[in-house]
Order: sequence, then C-alpha cells, then structure tokens
Amino acid sequence: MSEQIHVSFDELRDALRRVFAAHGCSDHVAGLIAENMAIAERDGAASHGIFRVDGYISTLKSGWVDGKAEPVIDDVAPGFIRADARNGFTLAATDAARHQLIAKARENGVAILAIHNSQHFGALWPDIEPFAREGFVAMSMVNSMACVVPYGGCKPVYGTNPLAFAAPRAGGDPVVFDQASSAMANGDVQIAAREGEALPPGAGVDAGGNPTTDPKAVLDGGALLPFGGHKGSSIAMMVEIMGAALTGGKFSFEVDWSEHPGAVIPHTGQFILLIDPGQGAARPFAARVEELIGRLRDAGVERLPGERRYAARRRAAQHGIPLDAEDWARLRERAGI
Ligand SMILES: NC(=O)C1=CN([C@@H]2O[C@H](COP(=O)(O)OP(=O)(O)OC[C@H]3O[C@@H](n4cnc5c(N)ncnc54)[C@H](OP(=O)(O)O)[C@@H]3O)[C@@H](O)[C@H]2O)C=CC1
Ligand SMILES: O=C(O)C1=NCCCC1
Repeated sequence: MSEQIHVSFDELRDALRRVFAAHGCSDHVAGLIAENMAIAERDGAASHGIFRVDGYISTLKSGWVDGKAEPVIDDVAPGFIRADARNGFTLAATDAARHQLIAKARENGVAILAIHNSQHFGALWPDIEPFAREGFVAMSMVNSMACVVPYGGCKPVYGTNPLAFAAPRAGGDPVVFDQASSAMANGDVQIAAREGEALPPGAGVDAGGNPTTDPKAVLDGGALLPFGGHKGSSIAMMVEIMGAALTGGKFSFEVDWSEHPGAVIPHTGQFILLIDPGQGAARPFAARVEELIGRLRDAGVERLPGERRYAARRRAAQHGIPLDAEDWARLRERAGI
C-alpha cells in the first residue's frame, strides 16, 4: 500500500467517466457507471468501488457487453414496466425507466421494473436510495454468476445475489440495507486474496467441497456459502426467481463467459419494486418507521444498517474520499488526465 490521498467526489467520478468512455461506453453510460462506482468508493464499499475498474475494462474489451446499448422500455401493465437492456448495463435501463416507474408507483401505489438482457457489476443501494428520498419504499434484487453452493447442495448454483431495501423515515436519511445473500460478496473475497487475508470460517469451500478460509481456494474452483445456512439460501433462491425468472433474465448458472475471455460481468436481470406508502399505509409511514428506530435505540442499537455508509459520506464531503495514491495515479493515467 502506498500513501493515502483524498480526492473529491466530482474528481473521482470524472476520472472514472473518462476511463469507461475510453473503453467502449457511450458518454451517458460511462457517466452512470462512474456515478455508481464513485458512490460505492465514497460510502466505503470497497468491494464495488474502484477495485472493479479492471473487470469493467476487460469485460468491455472482450465484447461481452455493449457499453453503448440503448434500453427498450415497455409499459406492459398498470404496475409493471419491462426493460430490455439490449446487452448493456442495468444502470442505463433504470435511468431510462425512472420517471415512468415513479409515475406508475404514484398512480397505482406499487410498480415494478423488470430488467433483462442486462449486466450489473456494482452496489445496489445507489439504485434505490434516491427512490426512498422521494418517499417510496424500494427494493432491488440482482442475480449474478454461479459461485454459491445452495444449502444442502454440493455445487454452485446461485450468485452472491444481493437484496437491497430502502425506506423513508421522518427523522433522518432513509433506512437502507444492501447485502449479498452469500456469507461474503465475491468482491470482498477477491480483495482478501489480493491482501493475503484469511476469510472468516464458514464463508466458503475449496474445489473439493471442504471448508476453507483461503480466499484463493474459494476463487480457484471453490465456492462461497449462503449466509445463515438454509435461511440465506432461501433468500438467494428468491433473488434468482425475481432477478431472472420474473424479469426474463438468465439464471446465475446460465452465465457462460467461455467465448469471451476477460469477461467477468454477469449477464442476468434486475428487479426493482417501488411502493408508495402514502397510498396504502393506515398511519403516517415515515413517522411509524421513526417510532421503530426510537425503540431500536432504546434497546441499545447504536448502528443501523446504512449508517456506516452515511458516516463515510459525511467524512468524504468534509475531507475528500480516501484513496491509495498509486491507485489514483493509475486511474488518472487510464483516464488520460
Ligand atoms: N451486483 C452484484 O451482483 C452484487 C453486488 N453486491 C454488492 O456488494 C455490496 C456489499 O455487500 P455485503 O458485503 O453483503 O454487505 P455488508 O455485509 O458489508 O453489509 C450488509 C448490510 O448490513 C449492514 N451492516 C453491516 N454491519 C452492520 C452492523 N454491525 N450493524 C448494523 N448493520 C450492519 C450494512 O450497512 P452499512 O453499509 O452502513 O455498513 C449493509 O446495509 C452491496 O452493496 C451489494 O449490493 C454484492 C453481491 C453481488
Ligand atoms: O461482489 C460480488 O459478489 C459481485 N459483484 C458484482 C457482480 C458479480 C458478483
């Protein structure tokens, strides 16, 4: 590790945008990926921050994903929008459908965006936190590539399949959680391998199916396990069903990069649900959420999910985003700055 430096959010986002635009993305798509990645880095989610740049570049170079694809949005039912990302990034589809999704949720009380033929390589909370800021309860699910052994099974079927949830509250930033359904995100396993750190016991198995704490053994023919045994496994199954079966996307076990060496971004689907609590909740929703939070505080809870990220965001606004100086220099070079 070299020295640490601090950069502003705008500087980081701009450098990332240039990198993706230089590697086959349209300016619009480059901006969307840059925004998601800069948010992850700023909010302290290293597994989906600038560490992912190489994976985006090698995937774009491999021809697996179309960085210039323009999604097709179909209004298929009063509460249902279907998006074909046309082998591009889900971020472009979410962006294109955003206003329609909000309008439908306001009109009907609920609305779903089902994206297929799409790729998501980032964190999910940046996709849904903005909806909670507009008063909606929002959920999202994305499946990925088979690297998680289902509970009771002996070979990988599920992806690390994250589930994100966001709800407005009366007295502060929205409540947000965003978590893989595996014991760890694959990105964190890669970071542990790079840093020479062991995984916590129970996170993964080696190629022979034996428990291991060696991240390289998990990545090299081994697999991750669901968090919490059969309970995490059921959530991973739900994410497969919502992310792939409902959207028309591929299941994680159907992702096949063999004809595109260098590709590492899963081509699957994404599900987004919006609920307008103003339409149905019997009592003022955000105030009820606040009551719950008050009770949690009384019970001794100091850290709610999402609060670490908000704290990192505040620190970054004051001091800049902490980055390894060599990583920043490499990024600037790639960006041609
Ligand atoms: N695109 C894809 O296919 C995939 C993306 N991912 C992304 O990876 C990211 C990281 O996932 P993961 O490693 O599972 O997330 P973490 O385990 O780091 O965190 C999961 C959630 O738990 C909260 N949390 C963690 N520790 C505590 C605590 N002690 N008390 C209260 N709340 C806590 C976090 O809040 P806080 O953030 O504030 O710490 C967060 O909301 C996610 O953003 C996810 O979307 C993961 C898998 C696949
Ligand atoms: O960290 C993970 O797990 C993943 N992130 C992006 C998509 C593939 C899985």
